[in-house]
Amino acid sequence: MTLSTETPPQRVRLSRSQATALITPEQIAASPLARYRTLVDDWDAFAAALGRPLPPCIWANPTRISVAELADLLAEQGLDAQPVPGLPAALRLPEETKAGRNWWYCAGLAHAQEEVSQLPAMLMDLAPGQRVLDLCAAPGGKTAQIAFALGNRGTLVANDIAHARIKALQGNLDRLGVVNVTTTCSDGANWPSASGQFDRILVDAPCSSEGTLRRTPSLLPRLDPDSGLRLGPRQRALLRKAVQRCRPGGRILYSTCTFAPEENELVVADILAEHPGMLRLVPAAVPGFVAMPGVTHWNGRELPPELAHCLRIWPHHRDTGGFFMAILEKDAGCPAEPTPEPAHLDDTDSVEWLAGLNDKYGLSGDYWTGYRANRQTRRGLHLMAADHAPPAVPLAESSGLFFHRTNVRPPKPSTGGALLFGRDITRFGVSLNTQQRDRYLRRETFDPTPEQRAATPTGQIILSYRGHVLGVGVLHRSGVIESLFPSRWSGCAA
Ligand SMILES: C[S@@+](CC[C@H](N)C(=O)[O-])C[C@H]1O[C@@H](n2cnc3c(N)ncnc32)[C@H](O)[C@@H]1O
Repeated sequence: MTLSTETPPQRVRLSRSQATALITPEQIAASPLARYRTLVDDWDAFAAALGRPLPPCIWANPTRISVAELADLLAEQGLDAQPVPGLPAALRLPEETKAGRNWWYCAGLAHAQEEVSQLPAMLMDLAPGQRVLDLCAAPGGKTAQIAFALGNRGTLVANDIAHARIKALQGNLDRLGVVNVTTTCSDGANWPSASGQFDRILVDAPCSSEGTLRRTPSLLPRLDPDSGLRLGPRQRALLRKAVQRCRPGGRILYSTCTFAPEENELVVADILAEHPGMLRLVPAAVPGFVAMPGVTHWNGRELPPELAHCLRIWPHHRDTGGFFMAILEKDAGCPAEPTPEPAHLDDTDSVEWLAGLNDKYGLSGDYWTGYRANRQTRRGLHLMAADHAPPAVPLAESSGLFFHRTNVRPPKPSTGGALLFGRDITRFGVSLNTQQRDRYLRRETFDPTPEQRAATPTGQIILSYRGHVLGVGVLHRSGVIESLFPSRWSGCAA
């Protein structure tokens, strides 16, 4: 793709109310985005698309429900969910839908993620058995997709520099039942070599986020034509580290949600130039998705023609956000490092606790085959895939899913734990009706029906709705059911 130099950047001034309202083509034309006029094939369509709200999109959790079943369930609820060409697990929802406020979201049947954000995991050529690093992972939509592409087995390390964002990431992984992820909190640019090499690395880099304007119109007045100067060094440092930690023959996916060539092709071109003969750009394409090649000339700088192998998604082509991706492959002849010894995990008392859960909830004796339980905190046990091997460095925030709280009487499965094994219990399970479901998710106390009361012993119970587990509660001797649904998840009430 050949481009000429751009028009001089300008700052647009909008009041707060103007900024949160829908963006007009005139505002786009007066913003720093005007410098992309020479890149965009249809400027009017581009500017008009940025003024429309982004259609919400979800993907079905493959460990809990098929896309067709999820679409049927949404249809019964009056939601017209449409398949998305090119994204087999995705459903596009009607405009005003707040996915996270629905019971099926709390039950971990789906995850909300922009269509374009679902592409990196698809392009990473993932397969079970690979050791994978997600260097800038929070809040974890792509981490969860990668985890499932690996079969919820093996080792995926999800890192982010922001501790609070890792908490959000962990919440998403727990809700979805992901057991093959270790989270770490460190500067990805200084990621330690002692962690070993990885078959696949995702660098979903911090960027100026211009491509998310449809979701966050208030960004417009803050767009900065010099974002590349500010963010470029960090983006290069992260990508450089990924090259160092990639296994020979392995792949790195670099992605951003910005249009700025300074944060996209220019970063990739510099990293290619720094590693002569070591990296090749793999042509990127998504069947069923309209995308444009990477730019090869920008602002007077000519880039190697192979930069066209990158992929640019413009919002007006498929009514999406904007996105950029580049796939880098490391030469198979580069020196390989042995995989380091994994971290030591304490599983001394896990067998007794798992047996206790089997007894209480009537799970089969071999139920936990394929899992490994261990103690990472005094609060209780984590559960991970049996072959999950977290690196010893950097220090993990958490490995697997916190699933059983053992420092309370009686011990209590976490909501994430209940969501994981609750569908297989044969005792202490209660199936709720619609009113009870909503009261449970609002953390209210409610009465069981006479049939539920007669069929269930008092004590801790696992509650479900239409065969899908919602979480843990207590049936008290007084006859009421107390909700133990976590307060931080309670926005899910239908
Ligand atoms: C585009 S977001 C990642 C989105 C995420 N991959 C997802 O799909 O949910 C970029 C992330 O990079 C993180 N970040 C910024 N600088 C970083 C650094 N030096 N090392 C690691 N993470 C960093 C930010 O905290 C932010 O969460």
